[in-house]
Amino acid sequence: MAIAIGLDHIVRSYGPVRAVDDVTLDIRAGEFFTLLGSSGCGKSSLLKLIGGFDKPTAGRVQFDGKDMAGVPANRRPVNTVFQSLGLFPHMNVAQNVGYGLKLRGLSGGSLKAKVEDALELVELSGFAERDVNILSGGQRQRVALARALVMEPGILLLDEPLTGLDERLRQQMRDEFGRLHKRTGATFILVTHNQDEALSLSDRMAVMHKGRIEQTDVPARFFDAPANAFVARFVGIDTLLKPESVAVSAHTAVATIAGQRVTATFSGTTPPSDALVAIRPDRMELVPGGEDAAEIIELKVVESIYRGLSHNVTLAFADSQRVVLTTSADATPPSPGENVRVYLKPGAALLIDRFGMLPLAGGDE
Ligand SMILES: Nc1ncnc2c1ncn2[C@@H]1O[C@H](COP(=O)(O)OP(=O)(O)OP(=O)(O)O)[C@@H](O)[C@H]1O
Repeated sequence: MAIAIGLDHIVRSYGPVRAVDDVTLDIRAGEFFTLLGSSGCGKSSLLKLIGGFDKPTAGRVQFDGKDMAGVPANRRPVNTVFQSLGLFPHMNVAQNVGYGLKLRGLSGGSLKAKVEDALELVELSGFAERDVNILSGGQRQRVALARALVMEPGILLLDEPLTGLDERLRQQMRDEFGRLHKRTGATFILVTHNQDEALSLSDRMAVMHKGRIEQTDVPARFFDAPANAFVARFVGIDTLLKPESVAVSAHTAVATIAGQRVTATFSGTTPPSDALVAIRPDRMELVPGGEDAAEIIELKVVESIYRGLSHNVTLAFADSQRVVLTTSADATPPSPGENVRVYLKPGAALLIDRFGMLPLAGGDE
């Protein structure tokens, strides 16, 4: 697949703050790519550099192999939907959507037809004459999206476009983005702090932390092989255990945690030197006594919390390190103080670098 955008050692400093810190990344033509990270990690700063709303302190942004230094935002083949939508309050829906095309010199029937097509795409046909001030939050988001799509950009930049919407609308709009991406064939670049959004929409995604990209991959790889503890926690693998010792052979390691042996996989040729054992919550299950002892560990129940469709059961090793697993809401959860047996399915335990678990000075850990 052709490279739509190449980022080459990009730095953006604001005084002493390195908002973007040496980012190198290729975004492929036609893919849905997400920059995922918590507040302040630098994802919006990076998006602004791609859109041409800001200049890098160092490094190069390339579109289709061409250097974009000196090319202003309005001359780049991108359109952006910002968190603050910036709709014109004195214009109706059609005027808002058609504004950019009008600037390009379109008018009359051809302008009207394009605006109608864009409104149909976001399921707002019949809303052309409405006042934008009386629309719902979701409808306003759709107008902003139609305004960007009508320009038929090869690249669409979406900066937290679902922030501020209620849960139902978020889901509706999220699905809409997925459909629009397929229908338009454009390159979509989404900035979000919401991992569900990122996982459900992205062909590939990058997890950012303090201006740097910690991992770029297809969504499933973040669970099969998270780059480090920070990334694992960010995608929802909360069980990160400190082993007493690790014995390595080929691509498998046997970690000992509070005297119990856990077989863990690791990516790369050698395991990280300062490693933690991450345990995937979806690959653990409670088993009755008497089952085959391989890959079964014994833990003590700390608490069970009812979650509607499931119970979250917190279990502890003898050294107090904790594991959380989920059981069906239909089953009676084990009681606090009880000893239980947990089967670790293949690939449940991963040996990963402990980066992100250290208390970093001034960090957001
Ligand atoms: N114009 C600016 N002047 C000074 N510092 C800035 C400026 N813009 C961003 N920063 C700083 O750069 C860092 C990254 O900010 P950025 O807005 O890119 O983060 P973000 O991940 O998009 O966060 P959020 O999700 O909260 O928008 C932050 O520490 C922020 O305070």
